[in-house]
Amino acid sequence: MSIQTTDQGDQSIVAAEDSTELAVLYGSQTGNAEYLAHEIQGKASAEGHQVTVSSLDDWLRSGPRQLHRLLVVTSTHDNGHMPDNAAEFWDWLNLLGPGALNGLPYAVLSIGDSMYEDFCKAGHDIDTRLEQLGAVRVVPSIDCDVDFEFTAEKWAAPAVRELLAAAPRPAVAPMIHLLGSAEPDTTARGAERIHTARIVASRPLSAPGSAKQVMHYELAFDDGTFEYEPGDSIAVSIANSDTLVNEWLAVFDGGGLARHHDQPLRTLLKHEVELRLPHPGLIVGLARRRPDSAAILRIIALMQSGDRAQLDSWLGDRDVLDVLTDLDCLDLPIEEIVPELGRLQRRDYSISSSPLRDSGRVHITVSGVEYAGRRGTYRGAATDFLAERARDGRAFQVQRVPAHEFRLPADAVPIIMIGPGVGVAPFRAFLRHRAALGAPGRNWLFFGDQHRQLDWLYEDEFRQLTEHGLLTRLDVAFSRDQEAKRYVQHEMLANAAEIRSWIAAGAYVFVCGDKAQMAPDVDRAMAVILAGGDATESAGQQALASLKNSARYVKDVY
Ligand SMILES: Cc1cc2nc3c(=O)[nH]c(=O)nc-3n(C[C@H](O)[C@H](O)[C@H](O)COP(=O)(O)O)c2cc1C
Repeated sequence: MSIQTTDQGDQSIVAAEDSTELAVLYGSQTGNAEYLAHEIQGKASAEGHQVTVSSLDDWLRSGPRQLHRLLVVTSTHDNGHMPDNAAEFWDWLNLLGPGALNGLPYAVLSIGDSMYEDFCKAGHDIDTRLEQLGAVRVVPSIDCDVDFEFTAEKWAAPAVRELLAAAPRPAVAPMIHLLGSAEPDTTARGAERIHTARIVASRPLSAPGSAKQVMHYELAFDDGTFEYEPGDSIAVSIANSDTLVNEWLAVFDGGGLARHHDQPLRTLLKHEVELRLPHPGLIVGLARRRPDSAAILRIIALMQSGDRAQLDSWLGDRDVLDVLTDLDCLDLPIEEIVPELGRLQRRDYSISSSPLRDSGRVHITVSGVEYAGRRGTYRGAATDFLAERARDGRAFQVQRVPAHEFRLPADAVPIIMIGPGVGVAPFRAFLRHRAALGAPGRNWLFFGDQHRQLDWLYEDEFRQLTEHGLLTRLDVAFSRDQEAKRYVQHEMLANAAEIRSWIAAGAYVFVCGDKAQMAPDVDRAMAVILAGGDATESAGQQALASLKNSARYVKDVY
């Protein structure tokens, strides 16, 4: 997709009729900012205002729109970067010329985690850029930490009041033309090209009996080469399974003939909306349609309590259809439900191959999602999609997702890689690449999973690399093979002195995999290791921060 902006100042073309008083646009990776945005919109709408809500990128992609007043709610991810659904909006802001948003009243609510050096950076960047473009900040922007609920709520009511009281940006706007196919998934991320891929080889990596179903897939490309570097990911445009789409059509349109706007409902359900994972915005949307429903209000109260764990436990084994069923919303017309559904997102996978070693093919390492749901066994949309494409060989669209800092350093520099589970994927790429280059740098891999016999992904390959001397050290931790749980951080701590000596020799440290538990545990272990025997914990934190600031402690966690 290319973005073309024509700012014509006061002579701008007037965009289509748009009665929106306030646009609440969010950037959100895991749903927190999205939830807050829906909350803010819900409250303002209840007071009778015309308020729209969408992700920053969806707003941008939705074609020419005017912005009269803007409230941005965004999180920060990937160590200071925009959430995925704000990245194109950010690119667009940077394309605009000076004064392009003159007079636009705006406010920015940032959420983040003060444990990160780049606390709330995405929000700060957007705030600064909006100001540079001539937009007018109506209230001071706010940064909210992990306990964002209360602070955000206190800030939001007056912010919305001030925004609505401000003179709207006149009904002229820089026109935005998004050029590209109407297909839902063909929109490019940045300037990356869309490729057509097929799965040409696949094999299970976890053994029968494992709690996980990890697959190795190899992709070939119909349209020439797919250029990438180790550390990059690949975004796969997925579709919902026919089985799931048929379940929806059985409920909302027996014959499958209904249309939503101009397209058949079947197409929309298949390609555009998330049907498996319910998102907080769905509940807020349903509450708007059914303000008196006790069942919905109970879940809203759960969301407002800020207890994400409780909300997750309610959502637990429910998919979107289960949520609609359990909240008595199956009688709502499908036209009212569709706008509340999340957009079916492309799925990003770390590439586990090397462009030097695996000519023309891209390997990915995918952990399948399968669980007992309310209507039988549920599989994640991407799990189903990839398994189906591996069977039928049909083509699908993919795009490169370039890494920011997650890149191999110079050939002679030692690297320490911490990648339990499928977090090992980019490290397989690193090692294959270094092997192909004959890079002299030392390599140390920490791998972990549940059981040695069932879950040691790519065991043969890593053993071979060790025998050939490319993998200088391989340390593994299998958590459930003994009484006391043992994880990668325990292996790291057991090798503290050696890790310190590698770092003193200039080693880069990479961490990939689970963000919820593994990454914080590894952070803590690393701080202890860096602190050394007698130094204080805060000295360790400082050493870790300085390693990170020099881009020598790099994470890709999800
Ligand atoms: C991988 C990852 C990287 C993050 N990086 C940052 C960061 O650099 N700065 C920050 O303030 N918060 C960071 N956070 C914290 C998130 O911004 C925070 O969890 C926020 O509540 C997520 O909101 P969301 O669900 O809307 O994406 C990071 C979180 C994750 C998981």
